[in-house]
Amino acid sequence: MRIGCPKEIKNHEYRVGLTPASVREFTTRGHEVLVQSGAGAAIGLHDEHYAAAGATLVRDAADIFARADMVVKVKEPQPQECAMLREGQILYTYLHLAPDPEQTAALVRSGAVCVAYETITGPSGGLPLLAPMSEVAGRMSVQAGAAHLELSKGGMGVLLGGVPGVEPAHVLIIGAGVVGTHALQMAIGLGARVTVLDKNVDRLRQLDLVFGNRIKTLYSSAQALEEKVLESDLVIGGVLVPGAAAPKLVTRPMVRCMKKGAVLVDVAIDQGGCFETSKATTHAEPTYVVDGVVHYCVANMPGAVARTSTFALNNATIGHGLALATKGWKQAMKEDPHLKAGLNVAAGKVTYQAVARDLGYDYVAADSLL
Ligand SMILES: NC(=O)C1=CN([C@@H]2O[C@H](COP(=O)(O)OP(=O)(O)OC[C@H]3O[C@@H](n4cnc5c(N)ncnc54)[C@H](O)[C@@H]3O)[C@@H](O)[C@H]2O)C=CC1
Ligand SMILES: CC(=O)C(=O)O
Ligand SMILES: [Mg+2]
Repeated sequence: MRIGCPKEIKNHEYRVGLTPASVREFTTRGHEVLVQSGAGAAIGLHDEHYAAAGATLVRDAADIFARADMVVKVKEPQPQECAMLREGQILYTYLHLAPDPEQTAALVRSGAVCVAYETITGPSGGLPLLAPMSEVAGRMSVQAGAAHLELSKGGMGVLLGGVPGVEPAHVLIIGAGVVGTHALQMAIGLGARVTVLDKNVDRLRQLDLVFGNRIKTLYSSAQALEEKVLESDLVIGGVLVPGAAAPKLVTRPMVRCMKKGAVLVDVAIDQGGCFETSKATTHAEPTYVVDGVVHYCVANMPGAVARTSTFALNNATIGHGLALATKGWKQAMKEDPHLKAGLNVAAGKVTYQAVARDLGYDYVAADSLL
């Protein structure tokens, strides 16, 4: 198969879909790999490294989209990329379709086979191609929150860990999954007082066993949320209903009653966000203020630490990428239900139930296309 890896074009996105090591995995199995010149340059992955791994360097993204049987990316295709997709071509990347009707319509129109990293499941549960980026974003959420609590960034001027004789900040983490767990590790490491909320009491039990009384865990009822949001200095949103638009758990009236200069970090923004007042921002302009509360809603947080993120992502994506290239998408998905769970759009149909429901498409089961 001919695999193509274009340079990412989203704002301040320096990750790359394939590392030279991943290219080598494809080329040693007889596949051809096209990489856009300069795709990894910002993170020290240079054209000569790709050439040494057996890739052909190509100047324009348009050439890659025109020639590749499978396009491997990081972020959801931007409008000019959607326009270059064609019928039957495999797109293997993050998609986050539920909050993005324009992208979904473009992918449906394209007739391409669109496999979303974030809905591929794992044999022991979870979402193994989302997990590494959630680890990165969870850890970053505390760094971003701590920085924006500084007065010069619009925050209330509070140090997360306090100092001897002055109490530490209150951090509330909504969602005790991968983002939540990595956020809480950083927050307790910095000495903050941390409360974690989830609907899944088993997750809270597991965290309690590991972290004991260094954290408080709470069942995520509307009442608990409201009480905790009001006393918090930093609130981190890391909830997920796989593939679906995020539930709006923190309402505008709650935000209005929060402390002035408090900070919200909505990591779940790529699925539409879990604060009613959230709208996606970019690394160039990461925050805005509503009712005196700083909102950080960057939809590609791991792009800021693109070198770490690219290696972590490739570790998780290479296995299924090789299966798609070697077996073709239909056979690979017939053999592996976890990979099949990644199929969101194919042949002009929406094949992921939560996306079809949230955006009003007829749902067509992936099985009927294999
Ligand atoms: N902004 C960015 O750059 C990035 C965003 N993300 C996003 O972060 C979000 C979280 O991802 P993960 O931690 O990997 O998911 P996860 O599936 O590991 O954890 C999500 C948690 O949310 C909980 N949850 C669901 N509904 C809830 C509710 N009503 N109240 C409280 N908890 C609830 C679930 O029980 C689960 O424990 C996803 O939307 C993901 O796409 C991930 C990486 C980067
Ligand atoms: C998961 C995601 O949206 C990201 O890594 O950018
Ligand atoms: Mg999007």
